[in-house]
Amino acid sequence: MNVLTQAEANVENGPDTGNGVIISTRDVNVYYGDNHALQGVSLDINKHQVTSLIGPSGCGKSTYLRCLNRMNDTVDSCRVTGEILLDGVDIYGPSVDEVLLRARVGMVFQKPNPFPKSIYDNVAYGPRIHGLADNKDDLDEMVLTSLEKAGLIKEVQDRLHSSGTGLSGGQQQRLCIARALAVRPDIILMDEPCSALDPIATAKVEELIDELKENYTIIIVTHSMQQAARISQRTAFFHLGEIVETGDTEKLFTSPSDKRTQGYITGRFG
Ligand SMILES: Nc1ncnc2c1ncn2[C@@H]1O[C@H](COP(=O)(O)OP(=O)(O)OP(=O)(O)O)[C@@H](O)[C@H]1O
Repeated sequence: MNVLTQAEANVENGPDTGNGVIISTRDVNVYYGDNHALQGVSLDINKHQVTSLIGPSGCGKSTYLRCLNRMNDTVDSCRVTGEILLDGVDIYGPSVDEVLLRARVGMVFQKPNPFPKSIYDNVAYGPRIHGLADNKDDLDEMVLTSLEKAGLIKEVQDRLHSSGTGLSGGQQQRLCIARALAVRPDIILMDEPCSALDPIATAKVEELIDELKENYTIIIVTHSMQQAARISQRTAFFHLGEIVETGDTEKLFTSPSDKRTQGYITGRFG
């Protein structure tokens, strides 16, 4: 099944609830002009787990994340080589529609970025542009379900038609998560989603991530090793554009195999 028909199937059936590898990347290289930012990265991402990407600033974590839904295509100087398979289909293949790919592989950014629209319209945006709702009742249901899944419904049910930008930072970030969920993704990419949030809002987003992994695959870039340890089952440590070590999160933090990982997690560099 190709990426498009799988995305269509998900619209009908919801995300796959099986286990195993959902994304397989092999020998991925990314260049921004002459800057060889990612060098021969190979990594498998397991379904319905949280995978953390950690490493010092500039090591390529966000670059890797942005390869997974072809966000790097929007950067003129950027060139990607290697193989990135989503359920066995090359996402850089000629038949892949990037818009459908980005619905299936949603993204949440560092800074909450709701549209300057109502809470309702923020969440309804994706279903509207993808033509997912048959009528107004359908759309209402999608909006409410997504807000519920994002743990926001109780806080906003009385003000669905107020502006999304009027919410607190943590609420805005959960609104952005609801917006991503509304187009029924399988995978959610999160690029430091808590770095602009206070500890209470961070705890809520972390709880949410833990719940979401039942139905979604989550890949998160984080600078917080405590956060990686709290929420992820697998962790990949990046350094100078390469993956140094990947493994079970607990093992990676308690007995890393590589001395560079050891140095980073004990705060000796980074
Ligand atoms: N849009 C871009 N144009 C040119 N170079 C870029 C671009 N984005 C990233 N780079 C370069 O690619 C390399 C990796 O950057 P990237 O943002 O992926 O690292 P990171 O590990 O996510 O860093 P941080 O933790 O600071 O966010 C860096 O040398 C960076 O300058």
